[in-house]
Amino acid sequence: MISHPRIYLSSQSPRRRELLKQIGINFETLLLRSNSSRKMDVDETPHTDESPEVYVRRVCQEKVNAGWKFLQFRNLPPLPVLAADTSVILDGKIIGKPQGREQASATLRILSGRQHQVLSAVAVTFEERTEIRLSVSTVTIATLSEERIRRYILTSEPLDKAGAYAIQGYAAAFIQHINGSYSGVMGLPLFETAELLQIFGYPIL
Ligand SMILES: Cc1cn([C@H]2C[C@H](O)[C@@H](COP(=O)(O)OP(=O)(O)OP(=O)(O)O)O2)c(=O)[nH]c1=O
Repeated sequence: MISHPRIYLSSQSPRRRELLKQIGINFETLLLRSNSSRKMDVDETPHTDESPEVYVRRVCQEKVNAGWKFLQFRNLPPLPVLAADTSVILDGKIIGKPQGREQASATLRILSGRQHQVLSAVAVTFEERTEIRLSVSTVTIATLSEERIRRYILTSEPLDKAGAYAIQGYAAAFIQHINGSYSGVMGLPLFETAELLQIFGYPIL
């Protein structure tokens, strides 16, 4: 049995925790949005004319930087910090997380019967070095009737999710096709994550 070194996961997302566990990573979660550290949180508003790719990389970079600063702020032992960001892109535009049920329904109507992209960036930082990777997936959503959208909204699953759906949840029933990374669509591309951790000397299966 290898004794695994630890890393920090700078994320609130339960999906990211689940995915890191899946590949056997020993980590501790940094909760930057806890009441005591809210000021270290990252503003996820896109800049004017920022392309989706530049946006996702920038936000991911900011999340990992905030995690690293948090370590110093709390005097925690320095270990690599990992962060990620996921965005849903339709016709070159970022579709954010829905603000309530109305917006979630509207998003699902736009995605219905079409292909869109999911961009997931992952970054690791340690001391002076940061490495970042981007995973791009194309997802096809089946044509959704109003009734199906209504029933899906009632599950509340779409509410805190980029693009108003979760591939790992009920939405799996209407995702017709995916070309890319399932874990990337879910929020943390595991191939790229393993690649980065290896670069930082973490033993990967
Ligand atoms: C498309 C899609 C998104 N999502 C989720 C993953 C992400 O958590 C979220 C995208 O928002 P993010 O801003 O990437 O992440 P987050 O705010 O949840 O967590 P943190 O910044 O603290 O790491 O949408 C799914 O769970 N399944 C999906 O199929």
